[in-house]
Amino acid sequence: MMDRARIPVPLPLHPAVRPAAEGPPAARRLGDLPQPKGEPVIGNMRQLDGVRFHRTLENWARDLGPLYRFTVLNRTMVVASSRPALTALMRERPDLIRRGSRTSDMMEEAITPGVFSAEGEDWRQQRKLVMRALTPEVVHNFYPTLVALTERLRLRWVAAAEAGRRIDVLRDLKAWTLDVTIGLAMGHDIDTLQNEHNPLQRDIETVFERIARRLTTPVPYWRLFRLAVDRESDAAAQRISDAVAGFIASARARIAANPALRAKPSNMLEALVVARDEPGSGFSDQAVIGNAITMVFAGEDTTSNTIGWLLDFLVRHPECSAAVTREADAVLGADKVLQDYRLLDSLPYLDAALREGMRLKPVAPFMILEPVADIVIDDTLIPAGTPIFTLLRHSFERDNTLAQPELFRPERWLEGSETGADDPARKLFPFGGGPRFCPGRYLAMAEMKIAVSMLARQFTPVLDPAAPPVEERFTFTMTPSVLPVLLQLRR
Ligand code: HEM
Repeated sequence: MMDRARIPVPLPLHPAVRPAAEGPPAARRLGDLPQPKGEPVIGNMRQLDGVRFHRTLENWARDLGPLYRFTVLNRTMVVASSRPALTALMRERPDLIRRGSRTSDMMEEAITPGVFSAEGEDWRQQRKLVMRALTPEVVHNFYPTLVALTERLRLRWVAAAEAGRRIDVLRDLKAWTLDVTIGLAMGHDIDTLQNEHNPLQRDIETVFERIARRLTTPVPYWRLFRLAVDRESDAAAQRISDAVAGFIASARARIAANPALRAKPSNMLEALVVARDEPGSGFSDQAVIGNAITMVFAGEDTTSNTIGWLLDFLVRHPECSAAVTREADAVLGADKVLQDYRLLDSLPYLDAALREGMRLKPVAPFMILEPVADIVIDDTLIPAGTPIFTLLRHSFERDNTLAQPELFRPERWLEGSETGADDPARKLFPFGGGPRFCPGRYLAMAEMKIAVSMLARQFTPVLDPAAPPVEERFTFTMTPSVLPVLLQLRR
């Protein structure tokens, strides 16, 4: 029999991304790339307004094409948006390409390091640990808790609707995703849904806000001196770390009291602790703390804002909202919350609506990557260390095979509706791509489906006519400025 490992893998003739050391010299250099007009020394800095940062990069891409540069204080950054280049850049991690070092440094300066900011061999190890904690099996074991937390959200909304109180849907979704993530990640119910002043939630928000602000601050002053806000964020991060260390101690105590949990951990922290305690695992408690915190940061706003954006579409497209409701009624039957996780796969319309919502309003419209060595993108030499902004959303706008791509039409993702559903040009990147693809995708989809099907089963979401226009705000994720959604109880 032939040794499969020896079969040569054919390389594409013109790879979109390659190490500069392999192949002919690049035809163009960084300085040859088009650039938006800027000012002396500060370059394009003043054009890059914080919350509209992503929009500015996308608008420039429409004028300047799929590869351009901009400068801030004499530092050159590259912006890429061709789909082949983005796919290749994401695929070449972690050896040739890494996460933007500025993003990683800021995460590590603000919270205990975890898989999101790790690189190279360290990342490979941590990724294995995290994957063990986010398997469908761990999520299934956690499902009864997810049902209970969703029931709590339902009861809160029913009570508010019956009392004629206005429901702050986005706030509640955020609190609910935080409760879910802490429940799954740490095995604790902190109930931020009912308790609006939970100190742990306040601390998480403080640190989150600091990271988002630092990301769009051109000069990293906090490395030289700490302002009061930075000291506050440091203290909050320390309290979060201490709380997580306490959660780890109780996870260990639970496992010691019930060794069956080793084979069937009931939450992520137990799975992490079991993996860490295996002989020769090479993981420290610090890695468990860092990754438990990373899950909370990576899983909260991403999921709640994605649901928020979908609701914004549904209230503007009542026919789509009605289709989500019909499906939820049929699948949930007499239940108000989906009780059986196996039925999560029986909601094709909701699945398509989520996909369509994430195509138009992804919470990560771009990602910052960085070459570890000199690379060539298409025919341009990009020196090692140059930040590359990959425009994930715009890449789809630039190159897709959809009819009327500007419209919200979930039907386009249903089998047999538009031709070529498996066409690679229809592949979206809401969860990133390549080996660093979001490991929380399965959990996130489960959360979004259980929440939206519960909402549709019991409420009709309607557009709030008094709400101001919704704007995209880039904080760490892309957030709607308001959510103009009113929930009316179905009778
Ligand atoms: C709708 C919800 C979510 C969206 C849209 C989302 C999106 C993303 C994206 C775009 C990335 C970067 C991927 C890349 O570098 O290629 C990412 C990474 C990550 N996500 Fe998610 N995410 C969501 C929910 C979650 C949840 C619920 C968790 C866990 C509880 C999670 C955990 C992570 C982690 C740990 C990483 C870092 C992976 C690594 O660097 O290897 N995410 N996510």
